[in-house]
Amino acid sequence: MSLRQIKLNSGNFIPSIGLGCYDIPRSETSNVVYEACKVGYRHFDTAVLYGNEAEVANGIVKYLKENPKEKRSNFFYTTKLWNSQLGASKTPQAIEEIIAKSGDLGYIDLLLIHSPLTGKRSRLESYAIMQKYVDKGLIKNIGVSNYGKHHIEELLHWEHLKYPPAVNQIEISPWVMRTELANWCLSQGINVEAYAPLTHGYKLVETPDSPLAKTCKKYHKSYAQVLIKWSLTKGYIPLPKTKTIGRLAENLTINDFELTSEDLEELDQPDAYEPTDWECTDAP
Ligand SMILES: NC(=O)C1=CN([C@@H]2O[C@H](COP(=O)(O)OP(=O)(O)OC[C@H]3O[C@@H](n4cnc5c(N)ncnc54)[C@H](OP(=O)(O)O)[C@@H]3O)[C@@H](O)[C@H]2O)C=CC1
Ligand SMILES: O=C1Nc2ccccc2C1=O
Repeated sequence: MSLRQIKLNSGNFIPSIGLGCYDIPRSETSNVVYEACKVGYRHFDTAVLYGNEAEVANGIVKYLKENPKEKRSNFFYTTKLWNSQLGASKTPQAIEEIIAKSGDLGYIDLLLIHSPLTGKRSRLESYAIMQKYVDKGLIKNIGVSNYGKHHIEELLHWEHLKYPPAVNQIEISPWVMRTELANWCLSQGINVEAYAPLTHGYKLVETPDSPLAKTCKKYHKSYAQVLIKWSLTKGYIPLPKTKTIGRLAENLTINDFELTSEDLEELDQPDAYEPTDWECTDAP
């Protein structure tokens, strides 16, 4: 299974689906990531918060070592600075630790500010330092997560902006569509990564008469496959998580059907607002 590549505003490419690595137990992470590489995953999403960065990197490195014809440049490793690491006094050491944990990967493909919650000053101080690491070649792309339009505008209007955010990673599924924010990001050339595209599992339970169930039946696809396809069809980069090796391939098997505009109309829940965890796009 090969994944489409999406061009970022940095000129670099990102595989269209990433494996979400939140909540994969640390002891299982290297193996899940290694098995994911075997079935075609080339993009991995972790964070300082998840406590498994080194294990994610190790899984990729193990696969690369066993497959010398595969290039490091075809793999995409994302991690995120946690709130407590923002600000001029904390971010340099935090980034050094992040780079150390990436081990033999040698560089970070994408570093995000995990949330805007810490306020304007520390957001911009950290972004300035992230830009310096892009100049050093140790981070290839930088971006943000859980940012609302006003947070991104703050960056776009900032006099020291050198590298606009390549992505905004936000929660998106049919039950938390954020159409206006997502379309605005795309209109600014900022790609949208959809986190919790499988609703953290909450909507994966059997609901025989639901629009999701009907669409799955129509295409002989699973709930997870239709939700991942929904996200891709909207133009987003979904980050489905599974720690179950038997589900990895299923979640990439989405190239053998297309959702029509009628299907999307059925699946869309524009009036729903059901985030699975935190909400910070509206933070000051
Ligand atoms: N920037 C941010 O603030 C946030 C970022 N994220 C990112 O997004 C990723 C995905 O979000 P997350 O909350 O983990 O949840 P997801 O929406 O990806 O859902 C994961 C759940 O779906 C289950 N699942 C996966 N595939 C299948 C399948 N084929 N059939 C049945 N069940 C399945 C998983 O079970 P199992 O694992 O047991 O197989 C797990 O319970 C995170 O891992 C993280 O990388 C998420 C939240 C916030
Ligand atoms: O994946 C994540 N799950 C979360 C739950 C709460 C706060 C942040 C996150 C993540 O980044």
